[in-house]
Amino acid sequence: MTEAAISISNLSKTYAGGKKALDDVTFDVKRGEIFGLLGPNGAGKSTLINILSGMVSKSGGKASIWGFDIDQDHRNAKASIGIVPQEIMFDPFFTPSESLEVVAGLYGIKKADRRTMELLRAVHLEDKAHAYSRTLSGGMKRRLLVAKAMVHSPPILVLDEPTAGVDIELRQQLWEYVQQLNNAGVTIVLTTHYLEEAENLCDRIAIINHGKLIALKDTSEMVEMAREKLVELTLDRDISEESKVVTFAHEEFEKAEIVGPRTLAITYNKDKANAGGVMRAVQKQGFEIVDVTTREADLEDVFLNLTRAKAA
Ligand SMILES: Nc1ncnc2c1ncn2[C@@H]1O[C@H](COP(=O)(O)OP(=O)(O)OP(=O)(O)O)[C@@H](O)[C@H]1O
Repeated sequence: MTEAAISISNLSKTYAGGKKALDDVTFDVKRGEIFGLLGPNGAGKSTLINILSGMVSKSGGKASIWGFDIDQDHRNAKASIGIVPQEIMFDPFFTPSESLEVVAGLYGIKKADRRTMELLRAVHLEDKAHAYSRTLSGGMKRRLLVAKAMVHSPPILVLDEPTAGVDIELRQQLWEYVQQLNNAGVTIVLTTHYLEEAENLCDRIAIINHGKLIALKDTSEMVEMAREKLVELTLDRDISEESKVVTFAHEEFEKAEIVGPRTLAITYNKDKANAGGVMRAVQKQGFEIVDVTTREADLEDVFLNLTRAKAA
């Protein structure tokens, strides 16, 4: 199948108060992939997901889910996606088993075709099947939300910040289940603040900031962008203002910054330079180096660089 799982083109949203939450966003999510949607708070991630789920109306552009246009073929589009919302909303008087049965009823799934216990088992809530929802822990409630989103067996599962407030062990279990679903062919879209999670789980990562798509790459390429290395040198005497520009400009350096009276932070590309070369270049200017620290850039640096660069 060549058609995208989700296709978004020129999608825009301006809220009633005039806030532009999405600004001409275009991208596809491929069938079968795990796609990460990353961005700082208020970037527009939830708005995008809420448009797909039909909870927010778009101001412009188009979106289709599993080939179904969200305006023209709303029912099929909705049936093709399961959404785990960011906020936990529950009827406290239903048990997990009843909650899933109610959702199955809403989707018109016949009793014989329902998978209530199978889903509860998958999210490790089998033993809580008949407990009141209000007695579940935060992590359990979140896992129940995942089960609810999968009741109608959609080909796409969207998780909006699914691990916020979930402890490490439960997070691990949740990801194992998500991975199992993906292995079984379910396309996964997730938003997360945990870059490490995105790095480990996602095939591709999109970064949005201020409502605009600023990067979309294979995860490995995104990580490749973290080729920068940082070396911080403490020198034997104060560095004058003028020497910042004149003395430390060097073709091998991406950036040289004075971060303290005697401390110089130099960023370089691992493909073009090494720490030894950086230190020699500084020593050539007549400084003694009294201390050195180095640090590898990671996905977080890439993310910060991208979001900072476009923030201006
Ligand atoms: N109903 C609304 N009315 C007006 N403005 C809104 C509404 N919902 C969201 N916004 C604004 O739109 C922008 C995008 O919000 P959105 O919730 O989509 O971001 P987000 O990336 O999901 O952030 P977070 O990670 O904090 O959930 C923000 O500036 C937000 O304040």
